[in-house]
Parts: sequence; structure tokens; C-alpha cells
Amino acid sequence: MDKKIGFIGAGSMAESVISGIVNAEILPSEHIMATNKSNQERLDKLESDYRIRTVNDTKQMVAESDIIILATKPHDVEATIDSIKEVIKDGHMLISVSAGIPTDYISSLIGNQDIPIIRAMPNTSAAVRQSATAIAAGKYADEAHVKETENLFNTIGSTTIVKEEDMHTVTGVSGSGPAYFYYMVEAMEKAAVESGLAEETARELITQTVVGVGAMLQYSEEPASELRKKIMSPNGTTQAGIEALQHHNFEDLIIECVKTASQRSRELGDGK
Ligand SMILES: NC(=O)C1=CN([C@@H]2O[C@H](COP(=O)(O)OP(=O)(O)OC[C@H]3O[C@@H](n4cnc5c(N)ncnc54)[C@H](OP(=O)(O)O)[C@@H]3O)[C@@H](O)[C@H]2O)C=CC1
Ligand SMILES: O=C(O)[C@@H]1CCC=N1
Repeated sequence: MDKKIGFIGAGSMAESVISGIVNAEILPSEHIMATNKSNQERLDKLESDYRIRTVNDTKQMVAESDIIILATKPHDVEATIDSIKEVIKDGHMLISVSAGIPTDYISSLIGNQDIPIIRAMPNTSAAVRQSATAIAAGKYADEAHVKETENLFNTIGSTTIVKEEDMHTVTGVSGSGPAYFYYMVEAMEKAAVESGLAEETARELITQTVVGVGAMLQYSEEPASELRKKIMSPNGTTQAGIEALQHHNFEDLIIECVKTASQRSRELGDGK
């Protein structure tokens, strides 16, 4: 890729994407730049871990970048765009990963120049190039911008193009999604250790179980419900375990979890 990418925000999400892109070797690491608000230690760490360039002057970084990745918290978007809008110019493309924030809102902050904006929702598995990223085009982004963004995120996992109105749901499903699975893993590890397994043994078994489930979902033709039924012998151990989950309305809980997260994305978009 013959472009320079500037990350505004150098937190968890920026690091996951930077790590994935650096490992994918799609561009020289010195063509990746990152800036933040004030945490110099953090910039030094990213520079030494990934050999990228870190910059204190956000405006200078934006001026030097072709692609700007906005990776600040939603409530910092307004101040961030305000601080860089005078150096945003034709030829720039902006990709926002900020949860809930509509591209139209960012355009209005920039001052309604026709800057192409893509809204993206990756997840932290980008760090190991396994992100499920969804992207949606803002009104000034054309097919070429979408393609370029798709190519970029394809280097760190899969990329799915969605309508922007679906981004809140996507955020509750796959943006936050890894955390739900980590939470389940935490609980399984706790149960295993409470039942006498060594922590390391529990972690090894559970990690490989999750990896195997991911591979089955990816490579088998069958849906999750069928894969689950194959494990559930009548009156066997799995049925007993699943019945315990059903007794506590597991399905309703997960539906509520995803819908509440998606609703929170809408609220973030409304500035709440
Ligand atoms: N974490 C995740 O799993 C995912 C997060 N996202 C989205 O990514 C975005 C970032 O999240 P995350 O990385 O977790 O957050 P972090 O809090 O880890 O990082 C936020 C970064 O923004 C920087 N920042 C704040 N204000 C400015 C500014 N005015 N100029 C430059 N940098 C600024 C902060 O700098 P400093 O540290 O110096 O204050 C920090 O580096 C959020 O909008 C979130 O919705 C999307 C998908 C998944
Ligand atoms: O929790 C958050 O707000 C961000 C958005 C998606 C994942 N983490």
C-alpha cells in the first residue's frame, strides 16, 4: 500500500489495528503514525513495540497522512475534529472507529467539506489479524474509498460492508462481542479451578475449546444450533449443562446483552 496512515488516538483499539497492520506488512511501519492527547509513555511504547512513528502534533500528522483513522472515545470526537479541521483537505480519507458516531456528524464538524468518511467497527482481535470488521460508507465516500478501506481491514481479519444504520447493531454484536466471550471464558476458568483443575490446565483446555469452536463455525456448513445438538447426547452431560443455562434464561440474557450494547451505541451517537 502506497499510503501514509495517521491514527488519532493511541489506545486499545488503535494498538490492535496497528499491530495487525504491522504484522501484515502491507506498508512500511514508518508510514504508520499515531498521536494521542497527552500520554507520552504510551506513544513511546507503541513506537518501540511496532517501530511506527509517533507524533505530538496532531495537525502535522494529519497534514502528512493520506488516511486518517479516528480512534478517540466518542465524547472526544468533537474536540478532536475541531483541532484538525483546518488541515483536512481534498485527497484525505477519514476512517472513524468511534462507536455510535455517525459520518454525517463528523462531516458537519469538519465543516461539510466533501471529505470521504468511512465508519468502521473492528474489534480487538485485529491484534492477531482476526478482527470481524464492519464498514459503512458516509455520503462522500465512493466505491473506491470503500474498496480501499475493505482492503486495509482485510489485512487484519474479515471485512463486511453494511448500511450505516446497521452500525449500532454491529457494534453490540461484533465490536463488543469479544468481551462477551472473554467473560464466558473467565466464568468457565473459575468453574474449572473451583472443581479442582490447575489454572494453567483449565486455561489450556478452554482456550483450545474456543479456538475449535471458532474453526468449526468458520469451516463447517452447519449452523451453531446443529453443531450444538451434535454434542448433546440425550440425557448426557451437555444436556445437563445446557439445561442449567436455560434455567437461568441464558438466551434471553444474551439477547438483552447485545440489544443493550447496541442501544448504548445509539446513545453515544446522541452525545449521551
Ligand atoms: N476497544 C475496543 O474494543 C473497540 C473500540 N472502538 C472504538 O475505538 C475508540 C477508541 O477506543 P479505545 O482505544 O478503547 O479507547 P482508549 O481510551 O484506549 O484510547 C483513546 C485514545 O484517544 C486519545 N485522545 C483523546 N482525545 C484526543 C485528542 N483530542 N487528540 C488525539 N488523541 C486523543 C487518547 O489519548 P490519551 O491517552 O493521551 O488521553 C487515547 O490514546 C472508541 O471510540 C471506541 O468506541 C471500536 C471498536 C472496538
Ligand atoms: O465499549 C465500547 O464502547 C467499545 C465499542 C465497541 C467495543 N468497545
